[in-house]
Amino acid sequence: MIESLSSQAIATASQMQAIENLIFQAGMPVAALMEKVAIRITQRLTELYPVQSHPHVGILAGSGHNGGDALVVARELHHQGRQVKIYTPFAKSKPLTRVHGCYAKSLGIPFVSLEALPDCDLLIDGLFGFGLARDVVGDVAIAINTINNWQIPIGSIDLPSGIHTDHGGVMGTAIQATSTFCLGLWKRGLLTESATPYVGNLERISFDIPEKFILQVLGEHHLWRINPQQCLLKNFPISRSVITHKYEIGHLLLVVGSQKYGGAAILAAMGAKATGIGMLSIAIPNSLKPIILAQVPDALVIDCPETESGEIASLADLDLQKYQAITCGCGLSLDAFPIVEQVINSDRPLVLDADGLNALASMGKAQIIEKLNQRNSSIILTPHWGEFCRLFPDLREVERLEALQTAVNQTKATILLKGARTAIAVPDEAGTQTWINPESTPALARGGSGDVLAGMIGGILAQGISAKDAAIAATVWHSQTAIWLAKQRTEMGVDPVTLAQNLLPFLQFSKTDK
Ligand SMILES: NC(=O)C1=CN([C@@H]2O[C@H](COP(=O)(O)OP(=O)(O)OC[C@H]3O[C@@H](n4cnc5c(N)ncnc54)[C@H](O)[C@@H]3O)[C@@H](O)[C@H]2O)[C@@H](O)CC1
Ligand SMILES: Nc1ncnc2c1ncn2[C@@H]1O[C@H](COP(=O)(O)OP(=O)(O)O)[C@@H](O)[C@H]1O
Ligand SMILES: [K+]
Repeated sequence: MIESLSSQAIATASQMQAIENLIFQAGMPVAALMEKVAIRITQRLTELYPVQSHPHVGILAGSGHNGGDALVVARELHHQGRQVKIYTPFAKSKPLTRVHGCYAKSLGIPFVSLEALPDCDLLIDGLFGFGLARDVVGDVAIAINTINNWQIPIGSIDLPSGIHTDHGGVMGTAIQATSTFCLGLWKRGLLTESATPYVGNLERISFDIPEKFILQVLGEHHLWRINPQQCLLKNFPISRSVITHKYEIGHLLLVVGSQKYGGAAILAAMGAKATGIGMLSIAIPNSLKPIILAQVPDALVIDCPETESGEIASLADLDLQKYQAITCGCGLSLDAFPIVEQVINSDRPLVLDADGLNALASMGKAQIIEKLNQRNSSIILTPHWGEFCRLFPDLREVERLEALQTAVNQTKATILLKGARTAIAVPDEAGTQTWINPESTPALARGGSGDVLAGMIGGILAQGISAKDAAIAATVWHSQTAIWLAKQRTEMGVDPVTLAQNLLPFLQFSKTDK
């Protein structure tokens, strides 16, 4: 229980500091905590970078307790028989950091200039942690930029130095870490898009924070890191009764496609099919019928009247009530506004993607808020940042996660903000709850990946799973399948068709390869 709270909660610098203060006030000596943390970092470093292959280690030590942690690590690596050197660009340090520096010196560990470090096999970055207060400038900035050019593996303690703990922005410059060992709770900034190119392989080093202190500081907590492996185990395969029938497993309606964007309809259908949905209906402009049937023979194709330019002209007298969920928007084109409005006005659980979002955006923010608040069943919006800004232009300049949470507070919709660090925010009585997907791959950055995802979410939603769980589970399944495929086929090989075809083989692999 303690581990599950601390392994998922995401904290800001001030929250982390408040938790540490509670630990210290309760009697844990500061020096003892530093020792414990640094020993655990050393253990992990030893597993990842064994003495034999990494005998020469350079330690970058700052003036605060991040530097103190690094100096304890320096001492331990020295005792393992490694050749350790310490570089510190600061004349003054906090008292505990200073005494660790003195002890390291007494052991004969040399304090060196930057020029002495390029022959190291490994660098440990303890310049700044969550105490970074302003932009990095001067000699430290020059040192960071120089080190980044060396191609030596760098292990950053707590955060890559220069990354802002809360918003993840680069404060002047920042270390480009190979591995980041985040201490205690996940820091908010580490899970942002802006920090992602600097963080490398991110892992957490626990130091057994008592749950009561986490609860005291985080209270009604709102920001969580998804655990992808737990999420897959919890949600898949979606179970079904042995005496079930097809209409009990969910009937999804896709309102998708136009002559211009016919493929999006097929990709969404492929994503939906992979979820094991009982019935799949696809409303498309009637000229697309032969091609859709050829690709998705198991779907019920509803050929709708078509405009001259090849869009769905109307859903005619389609009874939306018979569907457990609707995914609307993939490849619909921009002229499909009346269709989108009709679907939003229904009381069906709804996924709105791509041109569905563009149609919604054309209503203007006040009407968007009114329309979405009026709905009495769940709606999931799946914008990337560009679509998000079209929907909420007043939030364009606001930091990504904050903008997302504001939009969810205003609309009461579930919003899945796509990107390298997809975040899913859900309205809740206690405020907005936000989950961040911590693992993905740039292999997904190609046209059509999002159509597959929209179909998957609809398929899961139609099977009676909540909007929150459907959005999170689909996001994780989509990105983990892409990671798995990129390992086999390189990042070039994860086209959306291959991705959709491998959703089920990946689940099979993830269940058996444990
Ligand atoms: N107390 C402990 O024993 C523990 C320490 N931890 C470590 O302590 C760190 C936080 O320590 P601190 O609060 O001392 O802060 P940091 O070590 O992150 O750095 C702050 C120091 O750098 C200076 N500074 C800030 N911005 C600067 C800039 N742009 N240029 C130059 N100097 C700048 C500050 O004046 C301060 O002296 C954590 O990140 C973590 O590594 C904890 O994780 C675990 C428990
Ligand atoms: N750099 C990246 N790293 C990880 N995932 C990415 C990256 N870029 C895009 N993605 C993912 O790829 C998908 C792209 O969806 P979207 O932008 O809607 O494309 P399309 O509309 O062409 O299908 C989203 O799930 C998004 O999170
Ligand atoms: K650091």
